[in-house]
Amino acid sequence: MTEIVAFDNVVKRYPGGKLALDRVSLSLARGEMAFLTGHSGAGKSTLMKLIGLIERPTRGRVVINGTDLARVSRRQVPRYRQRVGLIFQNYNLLFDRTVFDNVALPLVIRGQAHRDITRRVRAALDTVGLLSHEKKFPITLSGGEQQRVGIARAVVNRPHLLLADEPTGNLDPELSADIMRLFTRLNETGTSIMIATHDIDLVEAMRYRRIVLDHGHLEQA
Ligand SMILES: Nc1ncnc2c1ncn2[C@@H]1O[C@H](COP(=O)(O)OP(=O)(O)OP(=O)(O)O)[C@@H](O)[C@H]1O
Repeated sequence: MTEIVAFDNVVKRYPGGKLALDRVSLSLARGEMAFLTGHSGAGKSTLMKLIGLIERPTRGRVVINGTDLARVSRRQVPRYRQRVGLIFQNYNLLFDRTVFDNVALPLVIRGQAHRDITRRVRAALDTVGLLSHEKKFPITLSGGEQQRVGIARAVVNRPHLLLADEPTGNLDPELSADIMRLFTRLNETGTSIMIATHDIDLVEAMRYRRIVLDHGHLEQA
């Protein structure tokens, strides 16, 4: 199996009738990195939420790493999410915990041994260049650093798929380029990555595949 993401004729209609995705079929190869673009409201976040099992499709099939998500029960969702790293624009950090504790959270939830947690959190912080900040609180960090804490937390479980929804939305061009370089490095070590973004300059500066949505339709894949 070479695909990490496969959508087959996926329709998502929200309660209230809004059609967010209309018969979308696409795939992401194992180890591939791609951008997901399109106007505001085109359906980018919805597509990501279906992969993260935050939403379920109205029709069609979503298969992630060989697992048909229709077969993942609500009880099994937390376990499924351990292998999918989710990164959001607003970072979702806990501000009353240190950087270390924020990154450790997925491992603590999983019941990992203390020694493993320390080793893996430090490795993740090293990857994003924040090892020296482990004892700090997120509030004392810049926006770019906070975003990197979010990325460290998303990769600490060594997910095979990383989803980033507008990861550079709040950052200036230089910090955005830093974050993109970080994704490139993670991709080079084998992680498959999908990045939803409005930042066309950034997309054009990098030679990755571009998946384009337009009013819920796949315009380019
Ligand atoms: N929970 C919801 N309930 C009803 N409609 C929704 C919901 N979430 C999204 N929508 C609608 O579905 C459509 C697609 O939204 P989505 O958030 O996926 O777009 P997007 O491309 O990510 O937009 P943006 O770039 O602004 O984040 C929009 O018209 C939106 O208003």
